[in-house]
Amino acid sequence: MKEIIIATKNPGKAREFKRVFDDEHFEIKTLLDFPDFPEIRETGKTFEENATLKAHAVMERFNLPTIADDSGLQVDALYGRPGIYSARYAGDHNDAANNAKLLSELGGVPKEKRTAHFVSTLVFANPKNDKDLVVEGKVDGIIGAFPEGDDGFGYDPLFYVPELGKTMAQITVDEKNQISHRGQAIKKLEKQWQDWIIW
Ligand SMILES: O=P(O)(O)OP(=O)(O)OP(=O)(O)OC[C@H]1O[C@@H](n2cnc3c(O)ncnc32)[C@H](O)[C@@H]1O
Ligand SMILES: [Mg+2]
Repeated sequence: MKEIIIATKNPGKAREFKRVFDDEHFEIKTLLDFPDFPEIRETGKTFEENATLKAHAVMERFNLPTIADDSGLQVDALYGRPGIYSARYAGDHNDAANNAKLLSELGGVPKEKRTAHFVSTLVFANPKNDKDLVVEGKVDGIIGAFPEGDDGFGYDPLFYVPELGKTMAQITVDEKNQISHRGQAIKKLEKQWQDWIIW
Protein backbone atom coordinates (compact mmCIF):
# COMPACT_ATOMS: atom_id res chain seq x y z
CA MET A 1 0.00 0.00 0.00
CA LYS A 2 1.23 3.48 -0.82
CA GLU A 3 1.45 5.99 1.99
CA ILE A 4 0.24 9.57 1.88
CA ILE A 5 0.60 12.03 4.74
CA ILE A 6 -1.92 14.72 5.51
CA ALA A 7 0.04 17.53 7.17
CA THR A 8 -2.55 18.45 9.79
CA LYS A 9 -2.90 18.23 13.54
CA ASN A 10 -6.59 19.12 13.35
CA PRO A 11 -8.72 16.01 14.07
CA GLY A 12 -11.71 17.45 12.21
CA LYS A 13 -9.71 17.98 9.03
CA ALA A 14 -8.03 14.57 9.45
CA ARG A 15 -11.44 12.88 9.57
CA GLU A 16 -12.65 14.65 6.42
CA PHE A 17 -9.52 13.71 4.44
CA LYS A 18 -9.57 10.10 5.62
CA ARG A 19 -13.17 9.63 4.48
CA VAL A 20 -12.04 10.36 0.94
CA PHE A 21 -8.51 9.00 0.62
CA ASP A 22 -8.38 6.05 2.99
CA ASP A 23 -9.08 2.94 0.89
CA GLU A 24 -7.48 -0.33 -0.14
CA HIS A 25 -4.86 1.45 -2.25
CA PHE A 26 -3.55 4.09 0.13
CA GLU A 27 -2.55 4.29 3.76
CA ILE A 28 -3.33 7.74 5.08
CA LYS A 29 -1.41 9.14 8.03
CA THR A 30 -1.76 12.56 9.65
CA LEU A 31 0.37 14.48 12.15
CA LEU A 32 -1.90 13.06 14.85
CA ASP A 33 0.04 9.81 14.26
CA PHE A 34 3.27 11.68 15.06
CA PRO A 35 2.51 13.68 18.19
CA ASP A 36 6.17 14.67 18.57
CA PHE A 37 6.29 16.42 15.22
CA PRO A 38 7.32 20.00 16.01
CA GLU A 39 4.85 22.82 15.50
CA ILE A 40 5.00 24.32 12.04
CA ARG A 41 4.91 28.11 12.24
CA GLU A 42 2.34 29.47 9.83
CA THR A 43 4.14 32.68 8.92
CA GLY A 44 2.72 33.09 5.40
CA LYS A 45 0.49 35.93 4.29
CA THR A 46 -1.86 33.78 2.23
CA PHE A 47 -3.58 30.40 2.54
CA GLU A 48 -1.37 29.09 -0.24
CA GLU A 49 1.85 30.22 1.46
CA ASN A 50 0.84 28.58 4.72
CA ALA A 51 -0.30 25.36 3.06
CA THR A 52 3.02 25.26 1.19
CA LEU A 53 4.98 25.72 4.45
CA LYS A 54 3.09 22.85 6.07
CA ALA A 55 3.30 20.50 3.08
CA HIS A 56 7.04 20.99 2.63
CA ALA A 57 7.97 20.76 6.31
CA VAL A 58 6.25 17.38 6.52
CA MET A 59 7.32 16.06 3.11
CA GLU A 60 10.96 16.83 3.90
CA ARG A 61 10.78 15.03 7.24
CA PHE A 62 9.14 11.83 5.99
CA ASN A 63 10.16 11.84 2.32
CA LEU A 64 6.59 10.89 1.39
CA PRO A 65 3.81 12.47 -0.67
CA THR A 66 2.14 15.07 1.54
CA ILE A 67 -1.08 17.08 1.35
CA ALA A 68 -1.56 20.20 3.49
CA ASP A 69 -4.71 22.28 3.95
CA ASP A 70 -4.73 25.90 5.01
CA SER A 71 -8.23 27.19 5.43
CA GLY A 72 -10.34 29.75 7.18
CA LEU A 73 -13.49 31.76 7.56
CA GLN A 74 -13.98 35.07 5.75
CA VAL A 75 -16.79 37.23 7.09
CA ASP A 76 -17.92 40.08 4.81
CA ALA A 77 -19.02 42.39 7.63
CA LEU A 78 -15.53 41.96 9.13
CA TYR A 79 -13.80 42.76 5.83
CA GLY A 80 -12.71 39.15 5.36
CA ARG A 81 -11.50 38.51 8.88
CA PRO A 82 -10.53 36.21 10.57
CA GLY A 83 -9.18 34.79 7.27
CA ILE A 84 -5.73 33.23 7.60
CA TYR A 85 -5.89 33.90 11.35
CA SER A 86 -9.06 31.82 11.84
CA ALA A 87 -7.43 29.18 14.08
CA ARG A 88 -6.11 31.76 16.53
CA TYR A 89 -8.76 34.46 16.20
CA ALA A 90 -9.45 34.63 19.96
CA GLY A 91 -5.86 33.99 21.07
CA ASP A 92 -4.90 30.37 21.26
CA HIS A 93 -6.42 27.59 19.17
CA ASN A 94 -9.80 27.25 20.90
CA ASP A 95 -12.99 26.68 18.90
CA ALA A 96 -15.41 27.78 21.64
CA ALA A 97 -13.51 31.02 22.28
CA ASN A 98 -13.26 31.71 18.54
CA ASN A 99 -17.01 31.22 18.09
CA ALA A 100 -17.79 33.45 21.08
CA LYS A 101 -15.55 36.19 19.70
CA LEU A 102 -17.19 35.94 16.29
CA LEU A 103 -20.67 36.29 17.78
CA SER A 104 -19.59 39.25 19.84
CA GLU A 105 -17.95 41.02 16.87
CA LEU A 106 -21.13 40.48 14.85
CA GLY A 107 -23.40 41.67 17.66
CA GLY A 108 -26.21 43.77 16.18
CA VAL A 109 -25.37 42.87 12.56
CA PRO A 110 -28.61 41.72 10.85
CA LYS A 111 -28.90 38.35 9.11
CA GLU A 112 -28.66 39.72 5.57
CA LYS A 113 -25.29 41.28 6.39
CA ARG A 114 -23.83 38.19 8.06
CA THR A 115 -22.63 36.59 4.83
CA ALA A 116 -19.42 34.57 5.06
CA HIS A 117 -17.28 32.08 3.19
CA PHE A 118 -15.15 29.13 4.13
CA VAL A 119 -12.09 28.79 1.92
CA SER A 120 -9.49 26.05 1.65
CA THR A 121 -6.23 25.84 -0.24
CA LEU A 122 -4.64 22.42 -0.61
CA VAL A 123 -1.00 21.94 -1.53
CA PHE A 124 0.17 18.47 -2.56
CA ALA A 125 3.96 18.13 -2.42
CA ASN A 126 5.90 15.05 -3.44
CA PRO A 127 9.66 14.34 -3.21
CA LYS A 128 9.89 13.36 -6.88
CA ASN A 129 7.77 16.22 -8.27
CA ASP A 130 9.40 19.62 -8.85
CA LYS A 131 6.13 21.52 -8.76
CA ASP A 132 3.39 21.26 -6.16
CA LEU A 133 -0.23 20.70 -7.05
CA VAL A 134 -2.37 23.57 -5.70
CA VAL A 135 -6.19 23.68 -5.60
CA GLU A 136 -8.80 25.83 -3.88
CA GLY A 137 -12.36 25.44 -2.72
CA LYS A 138 -14.96 27.83 -1.34
CA VAL A 139 -18.47 27.66 0.13
CA ASP A 140 -20.87 30.49 0.98
CA GLY A 141 -22.93 30.73 4.13
CA ILE A 142 -24.40 32.97 6.81
CA ILE A 143 -23.15 33.34 10.37
CA GLY A 144 -25.98 32.32 12.69
CA ALA A 145 -27.05 34.12 15.84
CA PHE A 146 -26.16 31.13 18.03
CA PRO A 147 -24.34 27.78 17.58
CA GLU A 148 -26.32 24.81 16.26
CA GLY A 149 -25.18 21.19 15.93
CA ASP A 150 -22.46 19.02 17.46
CA ASP A 151 -20.66 17.61 14.45
CA GLY A 152 -17.73 19.10 12.57
CA PHE A 153 -15.23 21.46 14.18
CA GLY A 154 -14.16 25.09 14.35
CA TYR A 155 -16.82 27.53 13.17
CA ASP A 156 -19.14 24.81 11.81
CA PRO A 157 -21.91 25.36 14.44
CA LEU A 158 -22.18 29.01 13.36
CA PHE A 159 -21.88 28.46 9.61
CA TYR A 160 -25.42 28.23 8.26
CA VAL A 161 -25.80 26.91 4.72
CA PRO A 162 -29.04 28.36 3.24
CA GLU A 163 -29.43 25.60 0.61
CA LEU A 164 -29.47 22.98 3.38
CA GLY A 165 -31.33 24.93 6.04
CA LYS A 166 -28.69 23.63 8.46
CA THR A 167 -25.31 24.52 9.83
CA MET A 168 -22.14 22.66 8.89
CA ALA A 169 -22.31 21.06 12.35
CA GLN A 170 -25.76 19.55 11.67
CA ILE A 171 -24.69 17.32 8.77
CA THR A 172 -22.58 14.17 8.51
CA VAL A 173 -18.95 14.20 7.46
CA ASP A 174 -19.96 12.79 4.06
CA GLU A 175 -22.58 15.50 3.56
CA LYS A 176 -20.04 18.13 4.58
CA ASN A 177 -17.49 16.76 2.09
CA GLN A 178 -20.14 17.05 -0.66
CA ILE A 179 -20.43 20.81 -0.30
CA SER A 180 -17.67 22.24 1.83
CA HIS A 181 -14.68 24.34 0.78
CA ARG A 182 -12.38 21.44 1.67
CA GLY A 183 -14.61 18.89 -0.07
CA GLN A 184 -14.60 20.96 -3.26
CA ALA A 185 -10.84 21.40 -3.15
CA ILE A 186 -10.42 17.65 -2.57
CA LYS A 187 -12.63 16.94 -5.61
CA LYS A 188 -10.35 19.11 -7.76
CA LEU A 189 -7.30 17.32 -6.36
CA GLU A 190 -8.82 13.92 -7.06
CA LYS A 191 -9.19 14.81 -10.75
CA GLN A 192 -5.52 15.72 -11.09
CA TRP A 193 -3.19 14.09 -8.62
CA GLN A 194 -2.87 10.57 -10.01
CA ASP A 195 -1.68 11.94 -13.38
CA TRP A 196 0.71 14.38 -11.69
CA ILE A 197 2.45 12.23 -9.09
CA ILE A 198 5.78 10.54 -9.81
CA TRP A 199 6.08 7.54 -7.48
O1 LIG B 1 -2.82 23.79 10.52
P1 LIG B 1 -3.49 22.47 10.79
O2 LIG B 1 -2.69 21.55 11.65
O3 LIG B 1 -3.98 21.81 9.54
O4 LIG B 1 -4.84 22.74 11.64
P2 LIG B 1 -5.50 24.19 11.95
O5 LIG B 1 -6.77 23.96 12.67
O6 LIG B 1 -4.48 25.07 12.62
O7 LIG B 1 -5.83 24.71 10.51
P3 LIG B 1 -5.51 26.11 9.83
O8 LIG B 1 -4.20 26.61 10.27
O9 LIG B 1 -5.74 25.90 8.35
O10 LIG B 1 -6.63 27.04 10.41
C1 LIG B 1 -7.92 26.89 9.91
C2 LIG B 1 -8.97 27.34 10.93
O11 LIG B 1 -10.11 27.81 10.19
C3 LIG B 1 -11.29 27.27 10.70
N1 LIG B 1 -11.82 26.29 9.73
C4 LIG B 1 -11.22 25.84 8.59
N2 LIG B 1 -11.97 24.90 7.98
C5 LIG B 1 -13.06 24.76 8.75
C6 LIG B 1 -14.19 23.92 8.66
O12 LIG B 1 -14.33 23.03 7.71
N3 LIG B 1 -15.12 24.05 9.61
C7 LIG B 1 -15.00 24.93 10.62
N4 LIG B 1 -13.96 25.74 10.79
C8 LIG B 1 -12.98 25.66 9.86
C9 LIG B 1 -10.93 26.57 12.00
O13 LIG B 1 -11.01 27.48 13.06
C10 LIG B 1 -9.48 26.17 11.76
O14 LIG B 1 -8.76 26.03 12.97
MG1 LIG C 1 -2.81 25.68 11.60
